[in-house]
Amino acid sequence: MTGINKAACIGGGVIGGGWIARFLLAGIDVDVFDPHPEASRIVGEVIANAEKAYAMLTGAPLPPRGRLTFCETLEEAVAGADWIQESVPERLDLKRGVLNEIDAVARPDALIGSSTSGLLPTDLQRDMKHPERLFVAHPYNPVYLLPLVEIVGGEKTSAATIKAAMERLPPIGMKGVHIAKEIEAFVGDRLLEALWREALWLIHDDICTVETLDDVIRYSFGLRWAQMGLFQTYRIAGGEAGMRHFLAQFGPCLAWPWTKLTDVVDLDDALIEKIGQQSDEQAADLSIRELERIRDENLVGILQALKGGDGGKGWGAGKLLKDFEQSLWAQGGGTTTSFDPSKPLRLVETKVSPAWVDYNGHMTEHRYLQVFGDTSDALLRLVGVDVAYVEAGHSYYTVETHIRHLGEAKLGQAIHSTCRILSVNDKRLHVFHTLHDTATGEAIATAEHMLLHVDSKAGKATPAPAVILDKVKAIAEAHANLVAPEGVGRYVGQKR
Ligand SMILES: NC(=O)C1=CN([C@@H]2O[C@H](COP(=O)(O)OP(=O)(O)OC[C@H]3O[C@@H](n4cnc5c(N)ncnc54)[C@H](O)[C@@H]3O)[C@@H](O)[C@H]2O)C=CC1
Ligand SMILES: C[N+](C)(C)CC(=O)CC(=O)[O-]
Repeated sequence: MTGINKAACIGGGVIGGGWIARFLLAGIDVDVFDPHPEASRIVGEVIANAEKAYAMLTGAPLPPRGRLTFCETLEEAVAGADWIQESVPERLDLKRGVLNEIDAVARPDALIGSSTSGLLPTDLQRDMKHPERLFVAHPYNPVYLLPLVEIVGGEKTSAATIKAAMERLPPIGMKGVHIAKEIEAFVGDRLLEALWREALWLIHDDICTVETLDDVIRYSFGLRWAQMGLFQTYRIAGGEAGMRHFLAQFGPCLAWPWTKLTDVVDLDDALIEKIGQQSDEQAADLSIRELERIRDENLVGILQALKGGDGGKGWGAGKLLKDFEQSLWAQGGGTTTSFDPSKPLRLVETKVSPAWVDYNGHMTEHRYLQVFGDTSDALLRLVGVDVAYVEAGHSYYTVETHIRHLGEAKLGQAIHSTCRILSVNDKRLHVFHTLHDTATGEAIATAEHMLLHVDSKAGKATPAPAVILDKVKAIAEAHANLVAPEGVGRYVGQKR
């Protein structure tokens, strides 16, 4: 499904570990070579972070996790791999050596990506026997959550390699951007370096502390950048006349200039100590692992917000997430699972995401409806109401809902839902869902819904076809033998 059956990761540090997690969670087997004595622990911690983040990021059915193997040699790891990702330290001689080794043992049609942050692919591929399959695939940390990969070819990289690399990224939830000309540091790190240089001067010259500088970014343009980048943001800042007016008004300022960008700050011991101390104060007692957790939760929240952007169509990285989820549903969601008729159907497994928690410190009201809605969707897919069925013009719409809140769901808590079909006829489908704490099995909430089968083009109820109805009825008949769920038919204000 992803076009990658087996990936090899050479180097399993911060970035290699992120690639490994990205591949594994997309269902791809990964063979790793990293001589570091603690490589498997380090990679294991990155995978654990990634799994926590994905559990909060999406309710879509992820494929079964790929198989992870640590290999004794590079040759063993690379054997049979379709995509080989090099993520060793940023030194040209080291990378060249490793890439030449990969080149000697890789399958002839394998794609070889380098995670380099700034080295030229032409320099990396210089001594390779098959340089046409080498390209830069520059990701962003954490690779398992940030979707961008800059794809850069060298003088000897073939167009077919670039095309194949670009095509393999969306199925693993990533977005490739092809950088037209190779240049040191590509696009992203050029921009980051400009900001970084200026930031170091501001600290050096005591204009502000590292904390103030970070606040300036995260309370203002950092929020804008995540959703519209630079040019589209400035287009809006030009008012109704847009970009041309913006350039006319602020273009001349570039000559003043407001920057020390072309000077390189001397990172002497005093400056390193000053930044180190201010950074320690800023972090207070938070460890790197705690900061990673906070970062991941925030990124999940931002991605989810963007998924609802542009009136629910999704925007930027959120649109990418939405499309990725659609493909996951199409692959995994439509499969008919066998079910035990003596029990309610167990349909949605998830964890309480940071974006779901309110000021009371627990899952907020409308997220209950979201999970119950996902439960109805999972039931519908089980009986054949899948993406193709809906696109062909029919669906079920929910027309009535009653939710009861019986307990609390806290941040990160594992929860799952079960479904009972109470009754069904050719148009109506009456269901009762329960949300459980997965650790204890206790009910946290229940929801009773009435759904109608509709002709979505005509916008009115219509009988469901036998191909759907027969499946629903089979489940309903099995569920009729169960004891009626507690709370069925309740209404607000009813005496208990
Ligand atoms: N850290 C970051 O924010 C980013 C780094 N990158 C790039 O990713 C690459 C890796 O950087 P990091 O993961 O940060 O470094 P790192 O130091 O965390 O990891 C490098 C890993 O490579 C392993 N290694 C060293 N020699 C090796 C060899 N001969 N064969 C196999 N493994 C070997 C090391 O044991 C280590 O685990 C660099 O090219 C860097 O520029 C790209 C994007 C972001
Ligand atoms: C610092 N860095 C140059 C290694 C950063 C990157 O390459 C990308 C990122 O994740 O910021």
